Amino acid sequence: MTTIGVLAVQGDVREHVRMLDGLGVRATTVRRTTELAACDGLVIPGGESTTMAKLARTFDLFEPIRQRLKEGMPAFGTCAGMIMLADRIEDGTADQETLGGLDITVRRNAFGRQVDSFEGELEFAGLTEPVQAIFIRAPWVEAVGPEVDVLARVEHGPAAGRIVAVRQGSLMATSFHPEVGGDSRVHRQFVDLVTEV
Ligand SMILES: NC(=O)CC[C@H](N)C(=O)O
Repeated sequence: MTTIGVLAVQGDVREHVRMLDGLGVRATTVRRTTELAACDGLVIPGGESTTMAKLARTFDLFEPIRQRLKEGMPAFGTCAGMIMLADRIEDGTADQETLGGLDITVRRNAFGRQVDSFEGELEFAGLTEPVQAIFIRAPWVEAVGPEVDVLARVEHGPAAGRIVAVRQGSLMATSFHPEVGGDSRVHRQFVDLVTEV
């Protein structure tokens, strides 16, 4: 059975596990390298990316995850998880490390620090009906490399046109939180990606 791990050092781990459980895969939390080794794919949840990066180091997971990503393990990052998978950050703290893998530049807290959270409908590549996207102190994608597919953009308001979901090979990331609420279609895309590999 396909096993998908959720990096469980910080952030909204339970929501992802619940979502994946409903999609016919085995969902496990990942805090140790042995747990990582058992995974066919990895979700990096929302939370706080500087804390998550530091804790991933503390748990000795940082380099092992990087290694697995280099070897082609599929991964899906939401919000802080998107930041973790980005090759470049703007507005990061000076020493903020990322796992990298996605040829994108993200801007943290891009919608303004005072804009805590908001939601809106978005067209999402591969889905016929729009998704209800929940943004919580979210990043956006400032720039993408040539290998990156844009899956969704903000549709209305001052941030209209900003990229908020991407895919590059076996890596996916969203600025918003598809794990919150009952719509599992974005997770389904990731599960399909993991089972295709
Ligand atoms: N909801 C989230 O994951 C917020 C991300 C957070 N603002 C960060 O920079 O890491």
